[in-house]
Amino acid sequence: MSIDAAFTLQRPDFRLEVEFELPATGVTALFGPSGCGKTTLLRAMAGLERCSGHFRLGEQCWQSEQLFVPTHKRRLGYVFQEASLFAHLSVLGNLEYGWRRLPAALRRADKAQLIDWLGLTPLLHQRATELSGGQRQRVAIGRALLTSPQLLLLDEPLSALDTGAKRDILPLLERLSAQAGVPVVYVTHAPEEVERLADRVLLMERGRISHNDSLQQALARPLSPLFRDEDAAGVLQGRLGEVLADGRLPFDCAAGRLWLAGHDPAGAGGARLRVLARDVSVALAPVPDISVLNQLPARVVSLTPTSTGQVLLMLALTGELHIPARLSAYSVEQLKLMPGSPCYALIKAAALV
Ligand SMILES: Nc1ncnc2c1ncn2[C@@H]1O[C@H](COP(=O)(O)OP(=O)(O)OP(=O)(O)O)[C@@H](O)[C@H]1O
Repeated sequence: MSIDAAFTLQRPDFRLEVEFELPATGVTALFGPSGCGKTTLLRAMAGLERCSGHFRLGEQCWQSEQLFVPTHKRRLGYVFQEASLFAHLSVLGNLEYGWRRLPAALRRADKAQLIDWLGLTPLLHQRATELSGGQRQRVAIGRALLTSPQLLLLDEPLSALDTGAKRDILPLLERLSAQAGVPVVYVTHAPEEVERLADRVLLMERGRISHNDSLQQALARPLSPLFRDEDAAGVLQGRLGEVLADGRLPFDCAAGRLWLAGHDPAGAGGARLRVLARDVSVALAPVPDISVLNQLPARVVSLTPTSTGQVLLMLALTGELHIPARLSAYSVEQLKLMPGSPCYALIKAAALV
């Protein structure tokens, strides 16, 4: 099943013109600079913005040349930057708002389990006006999920929250798509949220989609707009094992086993690991007697000179799995590295996302 969309909208100073297809599973991040049209595109998907074009979700058609299904008839959940809850209702009243209007046959969500998962049980009888920003956002997410949507649209749900509230909600967002069993489109301009949550990335620029990538493909672009602090990063998805007596923690991914040290993990299970270009060195053969724990066979994919006189290498660990390495031009010359060169990636440090 897939999401198939094409929208055109002309405003006095802005034109949205997009066409894309996405798998109707997992989390797609809609990423781009302020004003590029992310919210407008999300609103178009919801039917809140009247564009020309089409929008199909699997077998269902919500918009075509002949048809426009109004927002209230689309089975979707929409969570805004700031949760707009009904002030006169309690938390429970807000949660049940959409639920009550849904025919019983269409109610798929387990209300009690969802309320428990979102940590809302102690707040159920509180008024919406008495909640913190993070609590309000959890109610908004719960309210959206209780309508048993077929598509969840989230517009920068963390942007108005402080660091503590973000930390509480991120683990919930990580499991949101699986929990709801529906695709999620997530607007953000925070690279760290993309790295942590996204399976796919739609990169937007000036009203258009410049790339429709898997997370790995988006991070394999040497000049990816996802790179912050001017350093490139790769994300490895895998599973954490149990910490060993010597303090090492195994992380298994498609490229093999990595060892982490000094981590205090939340527990064994699925995890993502962030590897910064500056923490990766390159050797032509495995290096014995070295403190670096991780040496993985790799192949040079591309070499891009940077403004600081260094070279940014993209290294393929497997077909799709890339990590960046930042080397001096001198080292690249000495090792005679070029696209296709086999090598070893020496990973000095990696952090759990
Ligand atoms: N209701 C509106 N009427 C006219 N122009 C609008 C309207 N809403 C947004 N715009 C303009 O359309 C363009 C795209 O806006 P949009 O809010 O979709 O961008 P965005 O990528 O979501 O930005 P941000 O990250 O800052 O939220 C901008 O130039 C904006 O000023």
